[in-house]
Amino acid sequence: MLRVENLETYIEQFHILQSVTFEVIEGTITVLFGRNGAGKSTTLRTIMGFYHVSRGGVYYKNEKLNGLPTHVIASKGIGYVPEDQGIFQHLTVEETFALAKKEKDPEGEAKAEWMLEIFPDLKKYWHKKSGYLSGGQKQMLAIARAYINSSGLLLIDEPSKGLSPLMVEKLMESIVKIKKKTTILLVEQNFFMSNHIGDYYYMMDDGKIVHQGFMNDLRKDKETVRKYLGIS
Ligand SMILES: Nc1ncnc2c1ncn2[C@@H]1O[C@H](COP(=O)(O)OP(=O)(O)OP(=O)(O)O)[C@@H](O)[C@H]1O
Repeated sequence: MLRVENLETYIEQFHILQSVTFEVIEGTITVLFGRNGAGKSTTLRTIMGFYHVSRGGVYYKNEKLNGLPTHVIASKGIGYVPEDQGIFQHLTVEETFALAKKEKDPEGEAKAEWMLEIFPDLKKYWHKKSGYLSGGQKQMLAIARAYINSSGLLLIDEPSKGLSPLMVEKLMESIVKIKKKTTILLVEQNFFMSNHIGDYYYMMDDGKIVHQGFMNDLRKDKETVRKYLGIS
């Protein structure tokens, strides 16, 4: 569904992504692991067109995305949840949902309803301004907004960041439910909290993909986890 081929990205004079290649198969959750500064967020931001691609390509359903502006890339059906969630603090949950619904999407209402089933907290705080939600609730809102606005692929950048283990567990369970209706590329450095939800993984280190395979195999490969994520 999504193919990234030999991607090279510079930020100013710094060569950040170095020949990054991976794919995300339809109907799966693929997790991009790596420690701080490995290049995970830069990869998602490059896919979304925030950074210029110096070499290589990004293909979604076999259509080349690089070179297109971000709003056109998003309009292809790709939902993006940035690391800082990017929600509008002064809008209520209801207003955020309304903004996410595309006028011409006949499924918009059904998608919104489904998100409220998955994240009942959002229904509870329907009239609350997003800025007053807890960290976990903000993350739920960011995921719901991206899902409503998309139609096939969700890119989620480190949803576990700054949340309690209990909240992360709840979020990961929700992400598994969402997988029934969309393909997911998840960026994480928290192996313990995310390894049980992925089908495939790619490991990034210093701007390169250094390891890849089935998540089931990584769970048994303590040496790789220790080497690249610093835990055993
Ligand atoms: N705007 C920027 N200007 C200069 N360097 C940047 C910029 N954004 C990222 N970098 C550098 O690019 C590298 C990759 O950063 P990136 O944010 O993609 O890593 P990451 O794997 O997502 O890590 P984290 O989990 O800490 O966000 C880092 O060395 C970082 O310092």
